[in-house]
Amino acid sequence: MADESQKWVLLVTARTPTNIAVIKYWGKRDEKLILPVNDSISVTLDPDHLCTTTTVAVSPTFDHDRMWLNGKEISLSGGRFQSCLRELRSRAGDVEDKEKGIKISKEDWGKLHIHIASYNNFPTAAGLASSAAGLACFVFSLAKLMNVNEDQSKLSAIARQGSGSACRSLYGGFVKWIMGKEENGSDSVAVQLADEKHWDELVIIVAVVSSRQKETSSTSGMRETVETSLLLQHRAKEVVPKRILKMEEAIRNRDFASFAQLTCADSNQFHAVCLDTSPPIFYMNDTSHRQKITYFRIISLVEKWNRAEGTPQVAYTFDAGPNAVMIAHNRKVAGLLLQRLLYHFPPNTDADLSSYIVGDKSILQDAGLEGLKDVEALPPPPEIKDNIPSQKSRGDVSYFICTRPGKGPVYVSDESHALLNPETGLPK
Ligand SMILES: Nc1ncnc2c1ncn2[C@@H]1O[C@H](COP(=O)(O)OP(=O)(O)OP(=O)(O)O)[C@@H](O)[C@H]1O
Ligand SMILES: C[C@@](O)(CCOP(=O)(O)OP(=O)(O)O)CC(=O)O
Repeated sequence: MADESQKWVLLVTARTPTNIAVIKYWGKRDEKLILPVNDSISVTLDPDHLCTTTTVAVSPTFDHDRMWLNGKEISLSGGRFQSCLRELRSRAGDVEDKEKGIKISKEDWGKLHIHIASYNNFPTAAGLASSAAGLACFVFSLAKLMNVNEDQSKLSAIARQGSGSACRSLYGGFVKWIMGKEENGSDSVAVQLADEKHWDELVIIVAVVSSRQKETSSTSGMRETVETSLLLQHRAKEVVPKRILKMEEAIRNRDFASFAQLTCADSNQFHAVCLDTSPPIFYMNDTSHRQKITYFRIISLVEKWNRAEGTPQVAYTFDAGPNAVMIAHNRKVAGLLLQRLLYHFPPNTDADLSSYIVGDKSILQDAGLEGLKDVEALPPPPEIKDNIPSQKSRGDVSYFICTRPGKGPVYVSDESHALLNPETGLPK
């Protein structure tokens, strides 16, 4: 038993955003170190709408490492959590809090145990990159607790070993994960291309089609693709390197037409590579027939509109699931997009609009949509007028999240937001 002076609990809480890739990571050249076959680029989403909050604690009274995810205890024995913990412990520094009478020396971290509680404010393992925000927050908060004296890019290389896409969540704005060349992965890190203020007129709308956990994980899906797809080799060698350069230029110049063209093309090629896998991975197989139709309808809605306007208004991108992420050029376009989405995918008649559109609801007002009556009165979008009026897919989208490019991880200093009790180190 620890004596009274040994009963302290030291806490750190952090909040980390999720990210959506506009040039996709799909395929590893090293499974254990999580080294990719190509560079990727992502946009960080505003943590006010989609984020992970994690509290980590250390105390001499803890007798083993423990973790709770969304209120349920989970095992930390998995190789990925263990890789991150090992990397962090080996870099831990001295910690002193004179006020609380806490003194931890570097060497103590090998013996001390930690508690971790994490909460995602969006569906976990449903294609909304919970592993990205989750593992980034895991590393970011523990690095602070353990006084790991490394820059953000070194931390990204640790988060990468938890989940590849997590390394990109260490920064806000527009982020590139450089694949690197070294066998030990030391140069496979994330870097910020531009912060969230660089291109702040963009509006991001996520159609949450399924919050059900998917059956084929990204990890096993991409392993099968690497083993069997020739198209992936062509993509990694010939297509992505050129696309990365063009995407960096589009972001630098805020060139929406190029940005949208590259984003849509890369999402479609990622799904083509999945289909080129043996046996084919068709992410929409995991979902109902109606959800498959939603995937095609969203692509067709955006493609038709972009074509009718003569220049892209909106980009779409899909990860390993049916949820659509749409990026609109600006607020005006986002309002018009929302009108189109609500025309094609109206909520169930008993739903209320404020829980159907979440996040930045002000886009609804911009679109002149105050209530369900306005939604029902929406005319068909002009680009489909001459065609056969398409059927409405009522209830096929669970809800929409309106958001924007956002900032990187932050520490939360207000202890009332901690997920662990400061006295016991157990979940509140
Ligand atoms: N807050 C968190 N803290 C730590 N680990 C988390 C957290 N949230 C999710 N994870 C881990 O990530 C896993 C889910 O990852 P998975 O790749 O299956 O789904 P996803 O990230 O939501 O979707 P995708 O990567 O396809 O967009 C969880 O089972 C858990 O191990
Ligand atoms: C389709 C993707 O979202 C794949 C993400 O894969 P993960 O990062 O979840 O995979 P692991 O590294 O095995 O954990 C594309 C992307 O985010 O770049």
